Amino acid sequence: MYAKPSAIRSSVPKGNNSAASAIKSLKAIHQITGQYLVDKKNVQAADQRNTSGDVSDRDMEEAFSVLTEVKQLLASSAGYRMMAAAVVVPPKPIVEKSSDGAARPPPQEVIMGLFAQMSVVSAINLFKHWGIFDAIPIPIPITVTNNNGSGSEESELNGGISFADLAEKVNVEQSLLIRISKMLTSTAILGRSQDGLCLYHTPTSLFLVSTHPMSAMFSLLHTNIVSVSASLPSYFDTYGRREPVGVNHVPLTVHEKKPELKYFDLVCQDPKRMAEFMKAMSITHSSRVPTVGIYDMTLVLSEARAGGRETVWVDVGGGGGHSVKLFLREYGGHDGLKAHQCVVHDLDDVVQEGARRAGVQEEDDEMKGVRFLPLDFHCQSPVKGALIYYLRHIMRDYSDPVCSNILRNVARSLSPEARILISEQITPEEGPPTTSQPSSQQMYAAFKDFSMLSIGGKERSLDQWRSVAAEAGLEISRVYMDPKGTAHGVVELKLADTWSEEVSA
Ligand SMILES: C[S@@+](CC[C@H](N)C(=O)[O-])C[C@H]1O[C@@H](n2cnc3c(N)ncnc32)[C@H](O)[C@@H]1O
Repeated sequence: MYAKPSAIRSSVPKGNNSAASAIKSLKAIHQITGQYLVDKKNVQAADQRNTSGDVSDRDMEEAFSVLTEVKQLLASSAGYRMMAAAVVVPPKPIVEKSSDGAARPPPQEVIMGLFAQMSVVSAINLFKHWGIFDAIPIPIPITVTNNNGSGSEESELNGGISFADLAEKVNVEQSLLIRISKMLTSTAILGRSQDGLCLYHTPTSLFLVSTHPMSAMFSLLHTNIVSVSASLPSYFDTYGRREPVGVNHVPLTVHEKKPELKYFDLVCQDPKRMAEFMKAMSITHSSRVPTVGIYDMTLVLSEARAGGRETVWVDVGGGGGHSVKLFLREYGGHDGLKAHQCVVHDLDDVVQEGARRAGVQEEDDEMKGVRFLPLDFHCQSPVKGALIYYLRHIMRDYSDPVCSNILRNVARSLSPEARILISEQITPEEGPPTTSQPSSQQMYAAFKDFSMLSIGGKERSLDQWRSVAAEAGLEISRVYMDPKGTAHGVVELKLADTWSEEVSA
């Protein structure tokens, strides 16, 4: 049974600062109107009125009058916009049974669906370009204390903006804005009010606001995958139907008409692009792609405690020092790894920026003492004498011969007890092809590999790791998989018995 609208009317708050209570009233009214519609349908279908929970026409009239009252109240406190948010229900695909009895959409749906997904990506890209995600007000969490003082409740004002205001704010024709927004409201990436007049953020779209690192990651992937995709056929027509092997003349640099440049040189040339790249990288340290908690740090910690080595941990291509920071946080402290025992190597511009940020932004001093040193790993070797040479998300940017060359350069700094750690995806060997449901895990692994193709890189299976290591005079000593079951792992390498400076030359 639902509360009577008259009872709800008496609980509608009168003050401007009671938006959350008013929202509660509005929710209750929505339940009544929802039930009313169900009842009406039942009546039309089988004349089954007067079942329990029915809402009478009079109740309904009163509900609408309360609704108007609450809406007026909320409009005056800007809270109305929250409750006007629509609940978007994504369309259900038409489903057929395949020969093995499993449910799957018909082929034409599968193919059309791919373009529908692609159109979502295009719409997001355009909205990012127009600054739409930044222009939609962000929901503000508010805490409401109960009247009886028994506690408090978190509620949210959904922000939101009318299409008319938004069109003016971002200088886009309103009808065009509405058309494109449908790609995102129909997929629940943005929310739309029931009256269709307003646009709202959802938890997903908040990740696309320009200050969020995911927004930078979106742009990076859009450039590297979507922009390049149209020129892939001509790339392979020109360069041959084989994997790119060099550091330059990769699909992205060819697409951008700077084939002689390496991908990272292209990024470094443009400070805005560089900043966005660094921001995007900060999000690659996540539960899906963990950094700490995989490698057994026992030996590292005992070396750090013993204090005999000037350098224990070297992060090769360590960017702004994100990984070192995480390791110091997890394994640092009095008895653990010290900042001054760590080195971050990267390109000159990057380490300068990393060092500046470590100096300027680390209020808790956790990175103070970390040495940021320039290195070009294609032609130089890192500092000598460390126990660990850590390469996270480096190898995947390059072809097999380039990887082996980088590893060989690192190996030249290795003592027999030292180890190289490659922290990357260890692509699971593909299982038997499925005739029914596609495997999302295999699809994700394939997507990551495909996305690296544009810059001439690739993801690797354990066999492929073994082979690039062997080419560099190294061998796998241990493999650590993420205990949480992701495809991310750490491949530990040591000098092979056969390794010698001559072999590595
Ligand atoms: C994909 S990012 C990985 C960054 C970091 N290891 C992480 O996991 O977040 C690749 C890094 O390699 C660096 N890099 C690219 N070319 C390099 C080179 N020739 N020598 C040293 N570092 C390089 C880039 O600047 C960037 O920081």
